[in-house]
Amino acid sequence: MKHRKTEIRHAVGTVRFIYRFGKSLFGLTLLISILNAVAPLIVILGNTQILNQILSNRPQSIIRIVLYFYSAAAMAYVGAAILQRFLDIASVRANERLKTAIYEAWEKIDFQQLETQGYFSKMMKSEASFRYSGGIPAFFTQFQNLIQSLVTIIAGLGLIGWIVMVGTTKSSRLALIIIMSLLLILLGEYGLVLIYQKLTHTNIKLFKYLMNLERKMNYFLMNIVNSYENIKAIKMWGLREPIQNRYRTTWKSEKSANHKLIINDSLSQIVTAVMASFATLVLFILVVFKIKEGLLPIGQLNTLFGSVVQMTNAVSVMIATWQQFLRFQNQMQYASDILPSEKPTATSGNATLPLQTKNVIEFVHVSFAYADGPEVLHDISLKLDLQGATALVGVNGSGKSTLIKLLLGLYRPTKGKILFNGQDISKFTQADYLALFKVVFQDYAIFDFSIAQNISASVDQDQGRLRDIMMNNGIAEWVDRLPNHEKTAIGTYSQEDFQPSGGQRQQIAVARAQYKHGIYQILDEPSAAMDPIKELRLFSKIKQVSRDTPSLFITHRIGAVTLANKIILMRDGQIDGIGTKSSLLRQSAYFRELWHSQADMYAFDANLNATGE
Ligand SMILES: Nc1ncnc2c1ncn2[C@@H]1O[C@H](COP(=O)(O)OP(=O)(O)OP(=O)(O)O)[C@@H](O)[C@H]1O
Repeated sequence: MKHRKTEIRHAVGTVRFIYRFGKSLFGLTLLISILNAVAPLIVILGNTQILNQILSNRPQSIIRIVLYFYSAAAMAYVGAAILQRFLDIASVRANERLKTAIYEAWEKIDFQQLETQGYFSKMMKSEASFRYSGGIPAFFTQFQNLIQSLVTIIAGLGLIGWIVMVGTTKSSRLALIIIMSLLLILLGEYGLVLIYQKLTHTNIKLFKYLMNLERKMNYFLMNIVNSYENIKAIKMWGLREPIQNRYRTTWKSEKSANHKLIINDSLSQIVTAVMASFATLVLFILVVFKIKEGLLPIGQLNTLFGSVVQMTNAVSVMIATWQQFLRFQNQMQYASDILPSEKPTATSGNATLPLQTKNVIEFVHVSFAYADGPEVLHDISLKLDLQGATALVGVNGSGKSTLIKLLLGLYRPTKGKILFNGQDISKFTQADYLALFKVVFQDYAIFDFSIAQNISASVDQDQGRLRDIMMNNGIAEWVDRLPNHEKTAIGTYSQEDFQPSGGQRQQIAVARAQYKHGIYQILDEPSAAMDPIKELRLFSKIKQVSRDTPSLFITHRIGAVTLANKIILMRDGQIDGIGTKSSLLRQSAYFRELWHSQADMYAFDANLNATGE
């Protein structure tokens, strides 16, 4: 019973969820279902009347009966068919709304939640579930089946109840037989319902399991089959076997779970058929007995059989649909999990940005840990005047990128606060605050847009600004040699389009940051993929640009810090020192170690040349 209550609660939840996307469709479905359910019962009643007239030798009233009953049924059928077309069109439209909402959910999610709360995996699940479930049209087919079956069962029960009850008051023997028959039906049906419930329960479990497998398969599809880059890597490294190995088990499990599901579905249908046959048999004996006693006209046998046939169908449709409905609910759970996701973001207020000629960002005792992870930044207090060029250095994993993500308001500090010109950054809207920064992340992304769109991050471009930036960054040199120049499409999904080299991609990412209007430029290892000439040109450019647009850059090329007015040295999630190159070389043994490690490499190279090795 508790189980059934949960099922009903979930079903109500699904109805409420779908209601958000197609309110008017529910009324329409209700109307169609009632018309469809009632029409065949009208025909049955009409047939019974005709039979009774024939059997009692009164053929003259047959035409009148045909006229009344059949035209009423025809009107119901035609009405339902017309409304059905509207429902079909409207449910496809509602489905588009839901699909768009699922695809656009990522726009509303906070960066921190996206990265740390399994949100991506939920999005993948919801996308897979949406496709697997058949969406809103499938929901309304199921909903219609359920309502139609329910109305048929109620109306059928009414008719059967009437046939069963006729004459009960006239004979106590008959009343007793009826009570006994009903008890027998109840008892038999109860046993069958128990078996049926067990099957349903197993099916739901199987279905959840299948959903998980489906998600894995979806990941496979998105990351391997749909990614040209990955397919290239798989071929290059001969990774076919480990990949197939990994997914073969999933394929096999999916196949066997699907088999079990089909067998269980068939067993459920058999149980339903036995339920219906058993009830029909008992009722048939009862009605024949009544006809023999002269309590019912013989034509009522037609009503009994007609109603029972309709009801049997309705019960089996209802039971099968209920299972589908629960599965649908299960699938939509993922979508409904990600859709109402407008939770507060790291910078969620609406205060006006207190912009000044010289801006300052201050970290006040800031610590940070990724979700369920250890603390990676410890009690950082740092005043960052947004002026000139600042370098952020430290070994891998010392917390440089994390510090930048906090500075940008993409993550909330676990302790402490970050101030922009004295105001807590959580008071600003994320969009306003982020608009201040021109950022190149380490894992910059290049999309399958044109080069111009990749740089401007927009459909349209300011052509003058775009050309200047391409010239200043050495992009024009190779773009002008392409047949469509900056309009050339970049191929991330299609190998027919242009494939930029690693260094060219990084140039585009840097140009994207420069194209954006903002007050502070942040570059996380902007030259990692560039050749020495491009790298030198980039760092001189950063120095030059920093006069107007101050910059913060992370680099492992320790020589590049000579360009910076200020160097921030990070070590194990803490600030180890702040100063100029010469002050840090004097004060920090750790900085000296970093500096000399790279200088020694050049010396090593010089030694090799000298010895001719
Ligand atoms: N999304 C994440 N979830 C959990 N831990 C993370 C995440 N990103 C980084 N870390 C951890 O935080 C610590 C600092 O990483 P961070 O990327 O800030 O270092 P970094 O100094 O920028 O390193 P690198 O020079 O290699 O880019 C590392 O221990 C890293 O494993």
